[in-house]
Amino acid sequence: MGDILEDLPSRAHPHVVPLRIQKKYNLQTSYFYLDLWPFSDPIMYVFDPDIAKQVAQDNNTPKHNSLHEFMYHLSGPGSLVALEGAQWKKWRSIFNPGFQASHLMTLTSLIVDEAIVFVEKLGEHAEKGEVFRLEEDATRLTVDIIGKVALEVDLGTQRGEHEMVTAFREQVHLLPNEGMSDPLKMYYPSGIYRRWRNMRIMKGYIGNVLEERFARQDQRPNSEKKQRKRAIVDLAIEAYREQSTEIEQTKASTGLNQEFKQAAITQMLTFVFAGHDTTSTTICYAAYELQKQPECLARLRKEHHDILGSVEDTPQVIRDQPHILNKLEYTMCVIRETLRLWAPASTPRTGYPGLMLRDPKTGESLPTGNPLLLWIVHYAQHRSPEIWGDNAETFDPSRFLPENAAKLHENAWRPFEKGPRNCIGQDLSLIEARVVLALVARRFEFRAAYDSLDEVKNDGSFYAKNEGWRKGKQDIDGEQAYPILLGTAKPREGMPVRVKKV
Ligand code: HEM
Repeated sequence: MGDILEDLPSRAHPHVVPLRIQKKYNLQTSYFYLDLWPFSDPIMYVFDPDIAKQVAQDNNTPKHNSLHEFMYHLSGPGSLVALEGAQWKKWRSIFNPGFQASHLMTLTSLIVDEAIVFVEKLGEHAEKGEVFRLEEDATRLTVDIIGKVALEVDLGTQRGEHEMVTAFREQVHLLPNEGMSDPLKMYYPSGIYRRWRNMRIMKGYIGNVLEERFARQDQRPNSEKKQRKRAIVDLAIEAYREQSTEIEQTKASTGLNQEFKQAAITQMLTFVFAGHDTTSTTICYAAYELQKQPECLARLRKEHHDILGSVEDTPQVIRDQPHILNKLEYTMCVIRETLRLWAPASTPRTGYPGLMLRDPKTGESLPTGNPLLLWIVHYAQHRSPEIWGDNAETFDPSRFLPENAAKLHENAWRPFEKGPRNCIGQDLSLIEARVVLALVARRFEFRAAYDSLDEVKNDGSFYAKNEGWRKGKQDIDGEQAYPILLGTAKPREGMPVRVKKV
């Protein structure tokens, strides 16, 4: 283990580890156990599609404790990501309607509006010829989109700062993102105070928005309610009312029901977290891979030209016919391939006594239990040569074209996880990614600028403030844009790039 860690940059995301262990010890299975006592629970790494199915689809095993603790600091207790049983079912069903693809399509023009601001900012960077961190701009874009579609608020972080978002982003950095290197981090008094203060700001802001929204919703005539675009929270309020008992309804008649309010604050903060950095990472890595593969970029541009028309008309075409996004077949392949190679999330589960998994090749029974980190590692599964062939590490969107996709194992590609606990926001992120690619790909050329990191060392970002992150080994097998652990898996140093107008 020591040799493997020594060979990796200190900030590398731990999900890069299992394939390296498999290779080093020439393991014949795509799962194995690792006991790191006393540093963590025993781990069972899973990157075999059949065993992943047993864990997430057939048995829907509980989430690992680390996730409860992590989400507690970002959203308070009861996050949809970490809830279990009846409580999870209740809140998932309340928020499901707002995340249906058919509903999200009605909100596409809001996404286009924010993507246009993103395009304008890229244009400004291009004019200045400067190096900038793409992840910073993409994060602000995706945060503003969540604000619009989930709460119908203009957070405006693409062009300024927002107190709630600043608090939120600092909160992510105050969590233990360094693995085992600083086990005392959570106990520093200054950190405890900052986390308490940030949580107060975050909950206070979302609580006020909900109160306002609830009051306004009641005052609107029914005809108006039907016509307007409805934020995800509006559909949740409606679903909650339909599910509530008469007693709860009476309690709620004098204002926003407190149970709903507290849970909705928690879920909204969950959506801000889960919804922004995974999607922004996907946008960054798509740009990164396309600059390395000119023939993929050319094919993508051609599809946009053929289906969406001119660059100038594209925003209005998407606003008028949001379903046109469903015709962008190759664009979807590019996004799928990006999510394959650069899966930003994964699934930390646990087992329970009596739950045995089964090796699909040998039929051997594999014990689980609790404590155990039963970890389906998407990054490892998505890069396994056994599943994806000898070119597993190559960016090749055509593997997802219908004629090729039919040959893929049905449980191999799982960036949003599968089964009942799959990602509620997957359709939203796929709409966002398609809109952004449609508006950006024909306008700009990106160039990764890892060799010019000095130019962004004073940009005020969290990355710039952490000089230690730039010390020591800075690549994995020559790859400079390797993923680091920062809430989820993010491109190192926020992916420094230059852009040029086409
Ligand atoms: C590229 C983008 C995204 C990726 C790769 C992704 C990935 C995932 C994964 C792997 C899970 C399962 C986690 C687990 O089992 O512990 C998950 C769950 C979840 N995601 Fe996403 N996600 C993305 C975007 C979003 C967006 C846009 C939202 C919301 C606005 C969102 C909200 C959630 C929530 C609430 C859950 C928990 C669902 C449940 O347990 O019922 N995600 N996501």
